[in-house]
Amino acid sequence: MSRPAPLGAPGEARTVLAITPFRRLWLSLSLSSLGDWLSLLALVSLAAILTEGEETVIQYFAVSGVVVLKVLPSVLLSPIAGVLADHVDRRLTMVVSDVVRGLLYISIPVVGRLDWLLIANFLAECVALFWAPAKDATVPNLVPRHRLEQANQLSLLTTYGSAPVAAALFALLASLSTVLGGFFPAMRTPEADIALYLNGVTFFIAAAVVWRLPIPATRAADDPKRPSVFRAIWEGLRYAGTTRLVRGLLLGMLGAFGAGGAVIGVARIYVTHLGAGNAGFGVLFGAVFTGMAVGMLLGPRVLRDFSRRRLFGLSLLLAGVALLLVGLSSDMVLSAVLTAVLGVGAGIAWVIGLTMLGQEVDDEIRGRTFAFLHAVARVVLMGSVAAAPLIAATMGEQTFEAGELTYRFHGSAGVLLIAAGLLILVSLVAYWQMNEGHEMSLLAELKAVLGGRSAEDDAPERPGGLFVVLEGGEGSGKSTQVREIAVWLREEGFDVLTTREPGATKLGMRLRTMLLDKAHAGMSARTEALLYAADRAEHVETVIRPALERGAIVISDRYVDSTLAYQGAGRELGVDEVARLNDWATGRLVPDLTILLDLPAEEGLRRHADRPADRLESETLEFHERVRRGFLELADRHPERYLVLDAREPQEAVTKAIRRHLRKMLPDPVPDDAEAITGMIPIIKE
Ligand SMILES: Nc1ncnc2c1ncn2[C@@H]1O[C@H](COP(=O)(O)OP(=O)(O)OP(=O)(O)O)[C@@H](O)[C@H]1O
Ligand SMILES: Cc1cn([C@H]2C[C@H](O)[C@@H](COP(=O)(O)O)O2)c(=O)[nH]c1=O
Repeated sequence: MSRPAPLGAPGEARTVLAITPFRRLWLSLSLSSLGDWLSLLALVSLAAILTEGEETVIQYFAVSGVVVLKVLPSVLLSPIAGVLADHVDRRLTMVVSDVVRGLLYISIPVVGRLDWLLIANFLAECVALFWAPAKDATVPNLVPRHRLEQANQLSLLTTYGSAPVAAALFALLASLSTVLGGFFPAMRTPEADIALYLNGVTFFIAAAVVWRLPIPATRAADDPKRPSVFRAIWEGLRYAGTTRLVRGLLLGMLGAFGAGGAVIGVARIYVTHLGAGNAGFGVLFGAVFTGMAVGMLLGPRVLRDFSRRRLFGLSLLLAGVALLLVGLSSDMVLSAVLTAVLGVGAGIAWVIGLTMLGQEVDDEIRGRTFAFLHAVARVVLMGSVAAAPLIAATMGEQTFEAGELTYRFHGSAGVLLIAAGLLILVSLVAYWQMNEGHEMSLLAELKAVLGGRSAEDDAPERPGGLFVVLEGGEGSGKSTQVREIAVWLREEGFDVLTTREPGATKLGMRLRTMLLDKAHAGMSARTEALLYAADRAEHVETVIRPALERGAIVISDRYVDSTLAYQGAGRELGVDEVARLNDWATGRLVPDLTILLDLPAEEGLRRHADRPADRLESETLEFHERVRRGFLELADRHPERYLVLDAREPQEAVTKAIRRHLRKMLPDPVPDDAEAITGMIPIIKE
């Protein structure tokens, strides 16, 4: 197979869209999103028409009311929807949801009454709650783990990118109905009606597309011992609350929603205060979505070697600071630019947050976790959309004078400042939650990422094969898992080569003896790094590359990341320097998948207590702990190729987790689309 494209590599969107099932899901998502935005605009327009002639504040509350009504169903139903996503056939859930939503939206102009408009809108949102977690939980089933971030980027791009398209379409419909109405009075149909019909049709098309998707059956549904619905919800909530990483992610994403809601609630009043009307409102609307699209596409690409955990908190901070400046600005152009920057920060955080959740949360409870996010996000959004105009109205307008200077402060700007303060606070807490114990300082990492080229840049394309590496500290179970996985893959009919470092070649055997012999206790750290690199150069040249070239699956017990952890972090030679040496030694051959078996150093050393320790094993516990942290940091920097497993789990459970993950990278089972997948991973089956 071709080596996984580094994030942001040219053509990456094409690559993930080459996976036919994902491409179809993406198409259906795009249509549904376009329909959602169209319906929002249509309903907001109707609300404005119905309150025409009333006071401005009442008009704004009517518009906020539509948004509140749209998010209200999630308060009660979202967690249940998530459990269904995990227990009921996801394809069926999505198809039924799309058809019902289509019918509901079409019924609004057919019935033509305000009360039905409100009821149908509410019911459509209830149904949408079942669709969203089913879709989110399906994406990781359709694309390999290392393509998940790209897939999420594309999904988010259409979710938010369809907003300006819907706005343009709505404006076009409005002009068309005015022109046609001039000639044929019977065609003076309000544009909102046409938009709602169109919306219904987009949902029907989306249902037809999803119906043909080869989505794997939901395993939990087959499990006779599956927990009750309420227990499952409780587990989802508990998981969200107890894992540091997930807690940080959810907190950050919800903080962004809260701030976003406040902005929606006061934006229209705010632009009036700046002297701009509907046009200014449109500019801010466009700026935030354009910024988000840029952030989602370019953020992870520009900083592709930067720790995702750090990037998440920092991009939220950027959004918070930009919002703070918007609140202080009294110039429309400056506000639009700052709003775009705000969008960039929010876009980066959102794509990283969704991707990390998809990677960190187990398939069985992924639906519940996403549903939890959707539920709380909607509640937070609803709360802040509703509260923001109230707070703004309470603050009123104040004028501050200092000598010649006059500063006019408006309640809407005050709300933006409060929202910015909260967002900055949330970003700092999320950063702290997700980044405890980093080996490398933030400044050093920024310098390395912005200043130098990454180890994976410009790597020559490697034809065929799949390169899998098992990494971890002493006694973590690497050799055991290499054996187990090789047996399974051979039984499946694959051409498999198992190998290890150091010592897989004739020359390497001698180097291994030199390296591990306790007689060489005083060996210099640089000599040690060079000897491991020499063993690796021989290994790659004579064993790994030839096997990959013939299309085999190569499973290696240790590779480059061992030297980065042992010599780079353990011996403190510096990860980047050791990486440069190994780039040269290997010709930049990077594994497709690195499985890190993570284990407390003490426990790993205890597992080997019955055999004499070699030179490296005899190192201090602090050394082995540095090695462990070094591995974890590497996994954090390269989430696209890492699978981190808890090696304290029973051996069979670890094997099962590896098999489950590898299964997704292999061609079977996607019968209809095998050619699309094998186009990416042409592993030769004998
Ligand atoms: N998940 C597990 N739980 C408990 N013991 C395990 C587990 N996996 C492997 N072991 C045992 O731990 C010991 C070390 O396993 P193994 O040799 O596979 O580790 P390793 O990572 O290759 O070690 P090293 O790199 O130090 O040679 C063996 O006795 C093995 O049976
Ligand atoms: C590849 C590699 C290995 N090491 C260390 C890690 C272990 O202590 C030994 C290898 O022995 P094992 O059979 O895997 O236990 O060498 C290292 O320090 N640097 C490396 O690059």
